Amino acid sequence: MSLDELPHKKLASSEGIQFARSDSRFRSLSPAPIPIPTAPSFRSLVDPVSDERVNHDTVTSHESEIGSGSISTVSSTVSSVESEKAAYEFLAQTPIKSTDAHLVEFSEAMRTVAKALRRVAEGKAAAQAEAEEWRRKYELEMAHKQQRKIKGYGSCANNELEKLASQLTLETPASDQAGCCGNHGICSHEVLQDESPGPNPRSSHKLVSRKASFRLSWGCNGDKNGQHKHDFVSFEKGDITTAERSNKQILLKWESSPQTVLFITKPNSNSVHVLCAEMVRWLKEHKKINVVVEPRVSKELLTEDSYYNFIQTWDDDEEKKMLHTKVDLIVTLGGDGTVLWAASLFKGPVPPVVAFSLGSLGFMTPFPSEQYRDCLDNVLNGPFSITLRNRLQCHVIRDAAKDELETEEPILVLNEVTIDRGISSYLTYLECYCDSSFVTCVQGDGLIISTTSGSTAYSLAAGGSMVHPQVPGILFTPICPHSLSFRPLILPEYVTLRVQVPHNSRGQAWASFDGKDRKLLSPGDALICSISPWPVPTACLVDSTTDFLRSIHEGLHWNLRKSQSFDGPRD
Ligand SMILES: NC(=O)c1ccc[n+]([C@@H]2O[C@H](COP(=O)([O-])OP(=O)(O)OC[C@H]3O[C@@H](n4cnc5c(N)ncnc54)[C@H](O)[C@@H]3O)[C@@H](O)[C@H]2O)c1
Ligand SMILES: Nc1ncnc2c1ncn2[C@@H]1O[C@H](COP(=O)(O)OP(=O)(O)OP(=O)(O)O)[C@@H](O)[C@H]1O
Repeated sequence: MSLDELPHKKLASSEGIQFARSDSRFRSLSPAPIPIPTAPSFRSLVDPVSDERVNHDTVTSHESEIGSGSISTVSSTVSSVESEKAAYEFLAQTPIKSTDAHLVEFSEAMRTVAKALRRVAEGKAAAQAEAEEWRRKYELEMAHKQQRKIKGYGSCANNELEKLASQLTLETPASDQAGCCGNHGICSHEVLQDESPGPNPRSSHKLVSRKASFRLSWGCNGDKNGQHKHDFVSFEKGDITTAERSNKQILLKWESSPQTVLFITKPNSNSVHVLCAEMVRWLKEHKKINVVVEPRVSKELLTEDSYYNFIQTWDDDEEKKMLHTKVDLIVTLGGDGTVLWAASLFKGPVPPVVAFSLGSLGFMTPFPSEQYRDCLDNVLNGPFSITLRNRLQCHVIRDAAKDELETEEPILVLNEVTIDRGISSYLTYLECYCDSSFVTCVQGDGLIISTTSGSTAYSLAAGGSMVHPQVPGILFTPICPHSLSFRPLILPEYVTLRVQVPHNSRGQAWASFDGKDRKLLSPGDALICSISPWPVPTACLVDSTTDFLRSIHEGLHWNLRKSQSFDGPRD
């Protein structure tokens, strides 16, 4: 039998090469005699015609063995050793080495091509997002210009422009808010009406339309003297000094009496329902306040007693959108989830929130429900401290969206937006940019982009720091990152963050907003977040800092430890 007729001779592919080699190693480790010598398979590795370097002696000895058909331990071992030697000699020769080298070169080239393709895809996504942001900036600028023009003609509103202004995220409202109510502080007419989103305020049969005005001023160390805010940085005489801190206590003082209170209550709770009915009655009888409740609560109260005929509610989304133009104060009865729910009803400005605690933790609910009369008295008379809680405005931009019109409505969150892997078993793979700078790639269970108010919620559970709610910042907290060095970050409040699911991500990701409204993010989709110009003003029981510290002590039992005993040495 000639070598070329042997069964393995056609194994000339790279797969064949690997198979033949491992076959040889396996054989050399085997203690038992091998009935059919495998050396011919090595022979088959090279072209029998062109290769001149084959060891013919070795091959001949195998040929004779096969020809005799005898299986002798000695002869097979000897021939095996010889054939193995031949094989190793053979392997050391250049054709195989060069085949290996070519394969390595080829796979490296493929990797380079894949990298280049990915960079192109990323570049395209980044350019799209950047173009999108510039367009927004341009439109915001135009909107402000138009608004200024319109105000000059004595009109306060313009539907389209207001809608635009409410959707744009990249800039905070103009700081020169000296207007109808004087030159200092912030006037509610401007915050709550002039820049309101949606259509013009219009009268509604269901809801009262007059709104109380108030003024915000910056207090000093809790001193309620109405001291005004000065420039944060002064350049006098060429020296840079920080003249005033930005996060002074903020006081709210009514300029006319509040008339309308909106109640937002936790559902499915009898104690909340009973308290709500009692508070509504008290406000009506003792304070002559108009009360607005959610449609569900309206039904419940009316079913119970026709006495509650005076309460108002809304019928449709259009009326709901106009709530901020009618409501002076929001009262929430429940836990933190109820405050989040109340905030989510307002896509633009939010009236001050007085949160009564009827939940288990109550980080944002400082008012004790048992003392509601005193608490409401104080708030309705004013002045009272508020915490201005920033919200994040989040836009989902789909890869398939051809232009801005196809992007989805922005979502405002008070706590955080979470991007996680949902039910996917793959690591989330997220590319993160801050303005136009690359931040990092998240590989892990996900990422939390949190406000400072949300710093004590999910972000805290994922290892983020607790931050006072009036610190102007955005928290960037990974969830179970698969990297030892991925520590949480806190970024300044003026940045815009973009989280992109890259095209080469193995799986999809899910975004959820204050723990609700999950949205699927497919490869190529992006989420853009920046601080919204519409914060949630929450009334403080004492002041912002005292309330925050009380919450971390009483709610989270922060750093609670038994004190060490000190009984002193014996005299
Ligand atoms: N592992 C976690 O800690 C985890 C997981 C998912 C969601 N959450 C949080 O739950 C929030 C939704 O709240 P919910 O009441 O609708 O859901 P829920 O009923 O599941 O309550 C979540 C818990 O988080 C607390 N909480 C909410 N906001 C807080 C805040 N700003 N500071 C401190 N604690 C806060 C609530 O008091 C409640 O005890 C999400 O925004 C998210 O922050 C936390
Ligand atoms: N007015 C509302 N309508 C619909 N859902 C609401 C409303 N208020 C609260 N919720 C939801 O009810 C759930 C529970 O509310 P909340 O967190 O206030 O109560 P809790 O769980 O008793 O308080 P805590 O979280 O402090 O224990 C939350 O998921 C919240 O989103």
